[in-house]
Amino acid sequence: QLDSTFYDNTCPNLYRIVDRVIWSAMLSDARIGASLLRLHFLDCFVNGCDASLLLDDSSSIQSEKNAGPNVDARGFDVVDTIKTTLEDACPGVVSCADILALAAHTSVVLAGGPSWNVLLGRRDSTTANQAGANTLIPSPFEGLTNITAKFSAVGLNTNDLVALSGAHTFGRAQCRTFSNRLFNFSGTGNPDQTLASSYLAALRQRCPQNGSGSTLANLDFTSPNNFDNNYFSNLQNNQGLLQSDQELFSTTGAATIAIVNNFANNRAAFFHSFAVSMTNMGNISPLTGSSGEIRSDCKKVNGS
Ligand code: HEM
Ligand SMILES: [Ca+2]
Repeated sequence: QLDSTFYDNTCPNLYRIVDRVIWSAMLSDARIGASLLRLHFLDCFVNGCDASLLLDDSSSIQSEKNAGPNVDARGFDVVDTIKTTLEDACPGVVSCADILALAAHTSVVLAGGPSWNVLLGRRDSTTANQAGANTLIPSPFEGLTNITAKFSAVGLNTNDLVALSGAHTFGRAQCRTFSNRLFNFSGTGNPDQTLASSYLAALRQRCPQNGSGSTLANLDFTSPNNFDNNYFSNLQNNQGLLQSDQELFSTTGAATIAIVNNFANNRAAFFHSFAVSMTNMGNISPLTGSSGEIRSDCKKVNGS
């Protein structure tokens, strides 16, 4: 029951405002679009797309921001800037959950990716689910079977999994999220066999043993800031960064392989599927009608 025209009368400048804030943040931070897209994903997988992710710790809230998968998420300051600008233009109208959906869309478009009709009308939660964030969000170290199950738990299928993983066409990951592949993979004493040797050498240089786990690497080394389909040709070349990326192509017999090949060969097919799957993800159990509230500060429940 979400609707792309939801704010047409109540906040006609919505898109202009969101676009302007993100565009201006990009001038000093090429990574910000990727970070904002990731926030929408981290939100939607826990209690649906309800901005539960954005609530800070308080006497009644155990923040999802402090859950393992979320501790290094970034872009919250830009979400706050969008919110305060919108509160000036159309007070009390636009939900924080919809801001995350809109920011994800604008970020993809500004990086050269597809556009789609963003469905709107979500409302904001009054609770957070830190334990849920620790268990429901896929980890880069778990196998394809587990990750597929976590997508399925929120109503997303294998096509959605491969298409949405294509978000790793831009942005960065810290060494600690993939260094398990570089030296002693799963106790073998050898690196992950599905890592191309030249790429392995480059990653070992960037993330040496005993180096800092927080050093950043590009998720797509061929075009780190562009939203394109190189992510999928990287997988074909054994140049996926995360274990969970490479498994989409390297798991024997997996249904994901044919989808990776299709997206690698056909950018339009990837863009179309990505748009469809973003809509699917954005539809995960939204609060609508009189459920939840429109927060006036994305970090706090109203009246607290
Ligand atoms: C399939 C399961 C997924 C796993 C295991 C996964 C895991 C990760 C990890 C470990 C990072 C690096 C985090 C860090 O080092 O701080 C990352 C970054 C990122 N993820 Fe995912 N992710 C998944 C799905 C998704 C989805 C569905 C989206 C969005 C549609 C997404 C968008 C991003 C983006 C854009 C970044 C870069 C963020 C930045 O540069 O700030 N990921 N992901
Ligand atoms: Ca949520």
